[in-house]
Amino acid sequence: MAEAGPDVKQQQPQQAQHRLSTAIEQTPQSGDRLPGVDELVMQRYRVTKVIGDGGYGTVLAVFDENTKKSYAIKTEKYSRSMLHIEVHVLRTARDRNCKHFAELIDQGSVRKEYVFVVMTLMGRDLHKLRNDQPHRHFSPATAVRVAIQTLEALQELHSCSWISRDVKPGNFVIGLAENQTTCYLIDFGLARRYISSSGTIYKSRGEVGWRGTARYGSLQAHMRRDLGRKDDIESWLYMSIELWKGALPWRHLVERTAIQAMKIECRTTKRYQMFADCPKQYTTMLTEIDTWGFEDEPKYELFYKTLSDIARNIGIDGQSRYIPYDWEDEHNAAGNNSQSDKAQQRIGGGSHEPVEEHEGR
Ligand SMILES: Nc1ncnc2c1ncn2[C@@H]1O[C@H](COP(=O)(O)OP(=O)(O)OP(=O)(O)O)[C@@H](O)[C@H]1O
Repeated sequence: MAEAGPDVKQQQPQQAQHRLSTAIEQTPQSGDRLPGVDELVMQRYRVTKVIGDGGYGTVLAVFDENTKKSYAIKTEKYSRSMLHIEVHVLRTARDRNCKHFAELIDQGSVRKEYVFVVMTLMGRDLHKLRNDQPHRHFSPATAVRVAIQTLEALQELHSCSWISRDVKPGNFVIGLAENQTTCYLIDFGLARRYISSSGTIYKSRGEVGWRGTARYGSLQAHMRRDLGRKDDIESWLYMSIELWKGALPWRHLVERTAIQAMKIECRTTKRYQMFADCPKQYTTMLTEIDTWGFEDEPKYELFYKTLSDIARNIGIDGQSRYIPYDWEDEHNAAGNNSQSDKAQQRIGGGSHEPVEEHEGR
């Protein structure tokens, strides 16, 4: 962790003093590892579910026996952890009153074994929610509002001096209960500052290697070049098109070079295929993004206007009747994959699409 030393250090918990780090500090094991579930049960937090089990770490839903509140705990092995970035981003987002981020509750590390962050427990991610839909895409009314909210989340991240470099549906989650119509940006494992503390935008470092997830990567990412705010927005557009129509033309491709070639074709000969079944404004947004340079500030306001035009065209702007999001009225339990699993079974035990994993740590 950037601000936690090799031993456990509490970082000014925002709520009650948590005893998790004290509890796990006493564990006798040593070496780079993830904590056992029962270690987290020891004192205050009872693990209720393993939400995510990725290559670098684990996300757990826990119940705080003292406050009777649920939280998410993300843990990563010490040596490969990027959770210090997560802490920086969440702290800055909190200071700036950003609305599309989880609240940072607690964080720390245990010797050189593992690090952890305690944060707001959220609901399912947009990838799972899309897979739950009968045709694996959102209704226009949901897709356009999700596009607006996810763009707001990225604008907020950029206003905090960070870029994501891994914009994809799996990195946006919805809230629980009364927050289930708000989208939150999670996972800052590949995030990077694009601006110095004195306000100078860093120059492109040229070729730096692959960062991100192939399906949503920008053309710059495919060229293994340094990424800026525009690349987050290009990835956002690919994601928004997929959420609207259910698929991107390169969904079955695995090889990064083949995906790159298809993304280039989709700007020329296959442009019609790319933008069929989604609003014509999406093609103009891609044209606009392609004019931006590495250091340029994205034209967020122009895109909000474009998205509100789309919303008006489909009759959800200035509406007198509230249209629910596609997932509203469903049982929205945190980490509840049952709907998603059912949808996967319905289409034959899997999505038939390559699993999307990010790279570039
Ligand atoms: N605060 C949270 N509340 C509920 N679920 C969460 C929360 N944070 C993460 N998750 C879930 O855990 C999964 C993994 O989280 P995250 O993307 O942050 O970790 P990761 O190890 O970087 O995963 P990946 O390698 O798949 O990107 C997410 O898809 C999300 O469903």
